[in-house]
Amino acid sequence: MHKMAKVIVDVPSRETDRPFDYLIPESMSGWIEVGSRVGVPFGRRTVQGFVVSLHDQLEMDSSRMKPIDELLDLLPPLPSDLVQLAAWMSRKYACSMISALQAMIPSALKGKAERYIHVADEHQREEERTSEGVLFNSQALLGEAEREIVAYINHSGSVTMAHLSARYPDRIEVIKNLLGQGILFESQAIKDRVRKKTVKTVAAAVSGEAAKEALASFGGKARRQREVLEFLLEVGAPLSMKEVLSTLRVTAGTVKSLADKGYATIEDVEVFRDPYQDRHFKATKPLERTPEQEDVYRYLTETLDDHRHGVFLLHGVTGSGKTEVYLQTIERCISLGRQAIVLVPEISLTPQMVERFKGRFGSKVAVMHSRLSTGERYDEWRKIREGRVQVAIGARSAVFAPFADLGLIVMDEEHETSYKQEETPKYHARDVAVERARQHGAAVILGSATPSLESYHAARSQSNDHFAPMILEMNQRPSGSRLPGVHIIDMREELREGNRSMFSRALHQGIAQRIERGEQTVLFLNRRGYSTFVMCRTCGYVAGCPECDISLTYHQKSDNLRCHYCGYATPAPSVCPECQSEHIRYFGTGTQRVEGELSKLFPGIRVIRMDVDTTSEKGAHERLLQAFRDKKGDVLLGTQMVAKGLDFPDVTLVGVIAADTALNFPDFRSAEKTFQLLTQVAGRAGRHQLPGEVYIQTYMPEHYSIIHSSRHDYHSFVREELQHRRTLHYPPYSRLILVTLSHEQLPVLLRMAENFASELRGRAQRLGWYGDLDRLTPEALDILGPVASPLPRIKNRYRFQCMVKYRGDLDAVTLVRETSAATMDQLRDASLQISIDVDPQMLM
Ligand SMILES: Nc1ncnc2c1ncn2[C@@H]1O[C@H](COP(=O)(O)OP(=O)(O)OP(=O)(O)O)[C@@H](O)[C@H]1O
Ligand SMILES: [Zn+2]
Ligand SMILES: [Zn+2]
Repeated sequence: MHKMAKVIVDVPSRETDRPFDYLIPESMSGWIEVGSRVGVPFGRRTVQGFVVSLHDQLEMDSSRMKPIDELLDLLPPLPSDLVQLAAWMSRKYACSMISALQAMIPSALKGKAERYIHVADEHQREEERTSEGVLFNSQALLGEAEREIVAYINHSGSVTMAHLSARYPDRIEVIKNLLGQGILFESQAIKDRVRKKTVKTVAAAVSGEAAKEALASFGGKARRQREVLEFLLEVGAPLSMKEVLSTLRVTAGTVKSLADKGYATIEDVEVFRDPYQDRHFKATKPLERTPEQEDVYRYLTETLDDHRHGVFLLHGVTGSGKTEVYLQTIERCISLGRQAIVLVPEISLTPQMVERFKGRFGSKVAVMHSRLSTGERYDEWRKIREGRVQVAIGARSAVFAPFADLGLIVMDEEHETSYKQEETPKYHARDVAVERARQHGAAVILGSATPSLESYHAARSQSNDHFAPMILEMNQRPSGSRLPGVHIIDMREELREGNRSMFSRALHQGIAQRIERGEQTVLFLNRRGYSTFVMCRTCGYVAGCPECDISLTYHQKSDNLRCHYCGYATPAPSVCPECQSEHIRYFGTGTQRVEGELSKLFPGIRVIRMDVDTTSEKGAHERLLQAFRDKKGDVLLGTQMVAKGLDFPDVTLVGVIAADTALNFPDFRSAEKTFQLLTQVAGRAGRHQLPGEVYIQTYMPEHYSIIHSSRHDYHSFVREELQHRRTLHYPPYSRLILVTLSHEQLPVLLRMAENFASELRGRAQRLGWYGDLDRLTPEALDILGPVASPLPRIKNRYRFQCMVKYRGDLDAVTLVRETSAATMDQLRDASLQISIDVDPQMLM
């Protein structure tokens, strides 16, 4: 018998980031498990928590311990392997246990304490004893208003304070009075944000002889009840109340009378909200594998069949049939009685993608993405937890899908930076996927046409401490179509020849040709570097956020300026606030400018524009793509959104307006990102019968990322890029930890940041770790900074950062975590915040 549980409580602070001990009441002892969600008293509140371990022995005197208040679910929301995974995340990413646990459950289960009102026991008993409408012995002292309230609560069992005050808005004083006298009392309990959805069902409660007797017993007056019973007997299965009422045109009262006589039962049955219930997915069958696919498939299924843990890096050129391999491997996994998770970047979780999985696996698939309502997401999650589906497809957080016997995790486009969560817990879904697969003895497929340097290097050198995948390659397209021809266009040359347009002559001609032939063009604009600020052409004033040191972005739809970091918004000015000049220009979003230019150059051209502005409405993304597929557009123009996963037969031209905008970004990964993006975009052309062409416009035509991507030459790019990384000691030749300190006052922050950095250096020195990465030792650690962050002020808080760069088997995360805790303890400044980002993707 378990007597005590250790519970992680939902109180986000450094001091509470440890398990607390609670007694397990006898009534719960058979039900509580590791991973159970409970309501526990904490200080003077009731808070939600998760059980992380169970114990038969008490560690202290039971009189000093409090019991668990309530058990919130019959089936624990977290299987115990996820609780272990949370502990792993907390160590690896220096995050609190509660933040890791919360990341694993749907937001519907982030319950908050609610105040409930009850009638005190002794007053309830009094009612039972007399049962003549006399409520309790002290009733003589109560007025009618009081009696009514007490009777109401007694009738409902308990009600929330919010409910009560809404029902009796003018009797708050009366309620307070009853509470003061102890006739009513208050308790707290956790209330979920979303309820399970139920429908009322009706079924016959009699059969055989009893049914005949029942039918005979109805006189002429109860003719309707008789009809209902006949109908229920005929169907022989529970029906929804709605259906009974509409088919027989009877009232709910009729059905209820039937139930009151004991001839029928009415029940609330749980149902699942299904976001795809109105959609029909055309069923597909596995395609016959190409020889390349066959090789890959064999490796994968051997691992699956042996129930082994294995990580595979599937490097396949665009259109080489990676998705088909995923589908067939998943099928094998399911046939072995295990489950599979498919991770895709949020941006490519398009209806097309969902269709491919639903088409193959039908109702075995749960889909989890951010455009679902909280209730829908909760229900998709429950299908997974209750074992009703075998496949989960979703963005980053789907890596936590609570399957019992996970056999396979697929991560498509594994190089995508969106797999790293930028908020706490700052985890990378790739590392979490590998760890989960290790727990389950499962296989992992990391798929990409342009694998990240981290994964590729780990596979080649087999030196990564966390994972060392096996590389599987696919270089052919099953359709037999060739990779498109890519032309690099030097925009400096265009300018020299007198072309000031944003379109080169070649791209211009290419678009004209496609319009003529009735083929389609995809135009891609890298949004990074094209942000839309407002500038005064007279004095050079740029509108900036008053709280964050960055320029505001113009939004045409709402005609206002917004800060992308803090949400600050202000109407767009018509005159310059500095010099009163009217020459203040809004540079519309990059895509809007291109659209304008296109219609000037090609009168009558049909442009479908896809960017943040045109896809913010629900379903807009889907509508635009469908319109393009139906050939209602000559050109699909967009940002990152058009780069991924799209497959249109008539697209024969892809144009990249400015390839190098990302190259100027102060980020050591900018060459890698540019290469990946160009390769992805180019992969959209000529995927079917018609051959494709790609034009890449650039001001840096000699840059290696552009040259190699134009030749579809991943390996040469990687070779060159790895050399740079090695020289500068960047990942994968080192690991990084970014520590950001923020505070409202700049001078205070400066002092604290210095303080932190020197404490960190001192500790590293004492461990003998600190030094220069240029020294040829297998282990080394260096600390850069503190310096002002690239975004030096956000939401009125100043920001300074330190970068820890290290290699070898050092536990630098613990070092940073302990130093940060020590600094907080020592400085005791409520305004100071220290955030730790392990393996950062964004260096802002
Ligand atoms: N074995 C096969 N036989 C015939 N056609 C195939 C086969 N495998 C895949 N295809 C087809 O080839 C095309 C590309 O396949 P798929 O989308 O799976 O490639 P991918 O590598 O995932 O592409 P991307 O890199 O663009 O995501 C699709 O139209 C698909 O139906
Ligand atoms: Zn001005
Ligand atoms: Zn701001």
